Amino acid sequence: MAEPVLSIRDLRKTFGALKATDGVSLDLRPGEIHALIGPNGAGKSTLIHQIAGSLRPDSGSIRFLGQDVGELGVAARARMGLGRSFQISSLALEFSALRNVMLAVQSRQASSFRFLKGVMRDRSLTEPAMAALERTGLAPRAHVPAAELSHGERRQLEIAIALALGPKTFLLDEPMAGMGPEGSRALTAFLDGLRQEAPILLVEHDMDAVFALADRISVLVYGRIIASGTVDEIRSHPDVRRAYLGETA
Ligand SMILES: Nc1ncnc2c1ncn2[C@@H]1O[C@H](COP(=O)(O)OP(=O)(O)OP(=O)(O)O)[C@@H](O)[C@H]1O
Repeated sequence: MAEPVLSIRDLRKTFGALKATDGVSLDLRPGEIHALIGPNGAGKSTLIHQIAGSLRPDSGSIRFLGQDVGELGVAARARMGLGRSFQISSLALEFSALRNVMLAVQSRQASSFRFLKGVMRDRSLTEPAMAALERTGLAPRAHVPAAELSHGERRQLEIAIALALGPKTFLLDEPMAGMGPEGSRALTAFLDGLRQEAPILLVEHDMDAVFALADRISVLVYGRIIASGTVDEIRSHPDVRRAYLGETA
C-alpha cells in the first residue's frame, strides 16, 4: 500500500474537561477521499484545525509528506501543500472572484510587492487564477464581486482558491453546506476527479455525497474514531448505525 500523505497518531485536545480530540489516529493515502463523519460536536472541525495548524494539539503527532509538522504554523503548512478550503469570512468580499484567486496565487509567488493595477495585468497571476475558476465552474462569474456571489458560488470560490495554491492534500470542511441539490451534485462530480490530483480529507454531513465519494470513512463520536472502513463496512456497522446513522433514519 502506498505511503500515507498525511498521518495522524494519537492526537489529543481538551477544552477544559471536554475531550474534543481523544486519541485520534488516521491516514490519508495518495488518490483517496477519506471522509470524516460524526454527529454535531463530535470534534471534526477541531481535528481539521489541528491538522491545518490553526489549533495546537495537547499531544500526538501529525506527519505530512513524511515530515512532522507539529511545530509549523498555518502558513508554513500551506506552503508545503496542505490545502484547506477557505472559510467564507476569509474572502475579500469587495474584490471580484478572479482577484480573490489571484491574491492566493500571488501569496504563493516569491515577489508579492506589486501594485494592484499591475497585478491585474500580470498573466502569471491571471492565467492560473482563471484556470482554477474554470475548473470549479466559476469562470463565467470571474468578474463579479465576491459579495454578489451566491452561497454556493462562494463555496466554489473557496475551492478555486485552495486549488490555485497547488495543494498536495485537501482538507475540506463541509464543502456541500448550504448548497442546493444541483450544486451538491456538481461539486460531488468535481471532487470525484480531484482525488487523483491530491487526496482529500472530507468532513461532510451530506451522506449522499459521502457515500458517493469516499474510498474510506472514519466515524468520529465524542472525539474518538469508533469505526473506520469502506462505505459498505460503515453502512452496515452496528455501532455506527446506532451512534450516527440511526440518528437521521
Ligand atoms: N475553542 C473552543 N473552546 C471550547 N470548546 C470548543 C472549542 N472549539 C470547539 N469546542 C467544543 O468541542 C467540541 C467539538 O466541536 P467541533 O466544532 O470540532 O465539532 P464538529 O464535529 O465539527 O461539529 P459540527 O458537525 O456541528 O460542525 C464541541 O463540544 C464544541 O463545543
